[in-house]
Amino acid sequence: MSPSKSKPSRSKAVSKSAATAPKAATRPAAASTREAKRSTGGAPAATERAPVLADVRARIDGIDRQIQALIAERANFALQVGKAKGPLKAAIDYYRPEREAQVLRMVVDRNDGPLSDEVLVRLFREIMSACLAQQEPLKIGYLGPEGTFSQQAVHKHFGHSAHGLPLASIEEVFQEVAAGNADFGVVPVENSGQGTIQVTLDMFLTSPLKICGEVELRVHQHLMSRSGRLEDIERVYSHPMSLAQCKSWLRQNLPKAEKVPVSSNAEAARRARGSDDAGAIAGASAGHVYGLKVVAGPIEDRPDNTTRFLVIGRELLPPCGHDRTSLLVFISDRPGALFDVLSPLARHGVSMDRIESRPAHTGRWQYAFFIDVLGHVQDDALSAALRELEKAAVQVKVLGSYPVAVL
Ligand SMILES: O=C(O)C(=O)C[C@]1(C(=O)O)C=C[C@@H](O)C=C1
Repeated sequence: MSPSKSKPSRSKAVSKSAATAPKAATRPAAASTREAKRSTGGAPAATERAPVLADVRARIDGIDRQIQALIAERANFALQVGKAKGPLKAAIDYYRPEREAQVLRMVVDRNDGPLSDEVLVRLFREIMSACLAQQEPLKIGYLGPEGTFSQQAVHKHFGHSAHGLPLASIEEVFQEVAAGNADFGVVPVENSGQGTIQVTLDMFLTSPLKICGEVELRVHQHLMSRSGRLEDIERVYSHPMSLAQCKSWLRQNLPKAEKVPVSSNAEAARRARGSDDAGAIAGASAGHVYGLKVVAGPIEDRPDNTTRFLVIGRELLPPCGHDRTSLLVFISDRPGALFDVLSPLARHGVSMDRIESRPAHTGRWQYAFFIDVLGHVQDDALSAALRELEKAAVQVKVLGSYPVAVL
């Protein structure tokens, strides 16, 4: 769904510390071990390796001191930014998702390895999360209990310094955010193999909430149980979507086991904890929470299995420069109505990357269209297209303009 990431103009500049690091610190450990082996006729000489190790560790200690000092300096600046924003009250007043997306894009653009973009984005996300939590941690509602993929999505998007609120259903996540008991909510909206999570889309038909972000999560399923033995399992609990994601694996490996759909993967893990002949399909983190052993995993049929989540909040966001907008468009029941709604987008060069219809709940055979386009409602092209689109539709709701997921 999201456009493929491109890094055309990667700067090749070498950072100051890397450029000035002495040979001992930059030389790969494997290379020095190989040399040691050669000079001793095969076996690495213990006496030659020890000083190199100590030397490299001393360099690492020095770098850690610098990193720590810089993180503290950054945290102080983040506090100053907080003061510059004026006398604000709650964590949500300090949170700037559009700025966070810009920071993470710069991290990706600067990255020349050896760590992957994913790893660096995770580290910087945690730094920003901790900087923001100095004021007060954000409260994020998600489909619980603890250990769900939704909780992983919360951590991926808000970092571990945010405070997660496990809730019983997607509807409850919407309610708690609308009531102000959670600052934001994280809800699943589609899976790469299984398609749309319809309850989430349907909530937007009546909810006043806005979309403030998206999170893409690679979903790895594991079969887990109390004993960790495949032969003990006669029953497998999981969310219906996870059972569907592992259908072929289950057919091949547990054809006779009963498949029991439950409300969430974490709930499946909680149930499997109760008996020796039960297993759960869930993420590994649910297994940790409920003390299960991994029987097999990853077991999803498609290796690129990814779920997209939406971040829901109460306000529209300003642009970050790399945004997506979600629209809900109600059209009349007449020939050509959908064409009339889509053609302004094409005329103004707005790129549409998703369209999905749902019964509008306003009358029989009336449909609402969920349309995702690239750009922000404040962009010239999109705002011009929207003005024309509004004339062609019965009603248009801007669900949100929000940063495209960085990774
Ligand atoms: O730049 C800001 O507005 C900040 O508050 C700083 C900072 C950061 O750590 O970079 C912290 C929290 C915001 O959500 C965005 C960015």
